Amino acid sequence: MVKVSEYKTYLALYVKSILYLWKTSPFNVLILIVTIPIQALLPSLSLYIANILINRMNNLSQQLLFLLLGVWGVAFLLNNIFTPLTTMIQGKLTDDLTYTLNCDIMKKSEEIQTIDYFEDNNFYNDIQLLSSEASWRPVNLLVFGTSIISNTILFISMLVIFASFHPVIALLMLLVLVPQGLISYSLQQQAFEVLVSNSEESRKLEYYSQVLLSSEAIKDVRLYNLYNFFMKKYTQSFSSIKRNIQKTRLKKFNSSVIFLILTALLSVGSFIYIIYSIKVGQLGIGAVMLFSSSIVYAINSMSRLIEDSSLLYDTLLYMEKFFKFIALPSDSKSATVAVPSSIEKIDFVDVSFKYPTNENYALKHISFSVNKGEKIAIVGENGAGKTTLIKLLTRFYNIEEGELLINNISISNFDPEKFRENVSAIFQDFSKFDLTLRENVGISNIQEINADDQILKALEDSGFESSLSDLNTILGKKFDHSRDLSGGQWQKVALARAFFSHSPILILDEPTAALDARTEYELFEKFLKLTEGKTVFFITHRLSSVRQADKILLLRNGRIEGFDKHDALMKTNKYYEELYTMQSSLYYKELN
Ligand SMILES: Nc1ncnc2c1ncn2[C@@H]1O[C@H](COP(=O)(O)OP(=O)(O)OP(=O)(O)O)[C@@H](O)[C@H]1O
Repeated sequence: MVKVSEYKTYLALYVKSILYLWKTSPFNVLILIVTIPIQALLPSLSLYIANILINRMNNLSQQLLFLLLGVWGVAFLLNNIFTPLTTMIQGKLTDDLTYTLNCDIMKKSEEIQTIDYFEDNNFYNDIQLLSSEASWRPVNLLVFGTSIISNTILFISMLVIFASFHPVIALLMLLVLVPQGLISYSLQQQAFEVLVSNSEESRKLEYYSQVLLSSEAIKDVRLYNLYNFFMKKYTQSFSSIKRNIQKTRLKKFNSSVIFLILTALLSVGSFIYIIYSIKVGQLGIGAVMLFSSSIVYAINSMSRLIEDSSLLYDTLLYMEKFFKFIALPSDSKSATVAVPSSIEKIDFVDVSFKYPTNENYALKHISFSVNKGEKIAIVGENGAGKTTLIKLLTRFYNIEEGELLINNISISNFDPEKFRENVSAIFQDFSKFDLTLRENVGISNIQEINADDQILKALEDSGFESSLSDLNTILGKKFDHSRDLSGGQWQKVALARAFFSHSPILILDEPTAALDARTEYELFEKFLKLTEGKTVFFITHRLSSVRQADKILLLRNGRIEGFDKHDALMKTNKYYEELYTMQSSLYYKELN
């Protein structure tokens, strides 16, 4: 059962949501605030007038008759006008609200500069839920939110009419509503919890259907004949979700039946009382019409109120997640120091790091220094911590143990966004945007995205060779007339991004893996020449390429195993020598 404190919480959430709505579009909200109560009171006004007309038809003065008919006509007209008017205003408000809500979600995700939140399972579930439902939740907030207000007013006005027959009738109606409302709320809460606890299952469901329908996995699905395999998984997930939801649906149905029987008994009892009162002359004949109409209004508004408030419950839980997300602290606020205009020195001082989702340390006691303009190769076996090191340098994670100093100032003092203006990184899984060739290169220096000459030069430097010479061509497979590239061509586009960037620190995290050894060697040679004066970090598994670096940072199981020039490491570092010798026979084969 839902506790009183929870009702308070949701009432507070409702008010907070209405205020958010007000902020979105005050004028439209104002129109609703005025029209909704008036519209909700119109039925009782019409019924009241009809009651007088029936009871006093023969002894009403001409003047009063016309006045009553006039008021009834105006009420009728207003009711007809208000319905399309509120629908239109709700539509406008929904558009504005959807836009503001989506913008706020995107803005907040931009403000969270580190990416560790995105690797937290709960956070990921929440943000998936928020963004996937942001297009239709606002409609519910409005439709159910306004419906609750108008049905509450309508129901209260009907209670007043009942009370005019006998206060006990009004009281009994209330006694039917309140327990039913409470039961309905708590069932809807269970249904929502089923949905949320299913969200992992729902994501699996979506994933299985995506695998079968998207182009990424199609080759493997065909090759290994995986249709039935994924279909089975899909059906299992679907059945598990359906079972859970069905249970709560059944409970809800059962409680609705009890509610309807109670209401029917109450209505018949009240009607008997009214007929008796008319017979003994206590009530006029109009009471039959007044009661029979108002009972229909009351039942309708009562069930709408219950139904819509329980549906609003879902939306309020959504809004709760939304407000929590919006309230997350933004990293940029912690920035206190301006980023230096020239980055002269980068120092890792006894840095240890583990991912929030992994209890093992990915990096342990890392200490090394790099001066401006140095070219540093980072090498090591799979899982040694190379990419993690780069993720710390790009401030995707906050460093809790040890320090990363930039010109002797801790990196945590800088606004991550401002600091990243100094860094251009091409990761192994660099983004292949379904944008034009120009944009795919130009995004690394967005201010000069239209400098076609420089973009063409960057493409030439990266060795991009293709029949594709038009920078306006959209890459990928998503859009009409777009063209997809080979793996190697995509890597060269990514490299062109690095060439085009003006950042003083460049990072290449194995973007050359799809290139053959000779091309990679030549490319690095060219890259190092063209980036003179810039500080460069490059990760590669091909040790032949690293001979060109000023220094090699050798990592093993998250620790530094060596940091020196190639020749020195060959002489003094057994592990490096082993790795190099093991690979060199393969390189010579590939290079010659
Ligand atoms: N997002 C993550 N969450 C949890 N653990 C991670 C994450 N990324 C990497 N790790 C773990 O951290 C360790 C170092 O990974 P990292 O990606 O830095 O290695 P790497 O040297 O770049 O490997 P590779 O050569 O395969 O790219 C690994 O044990 C890996 O499992």
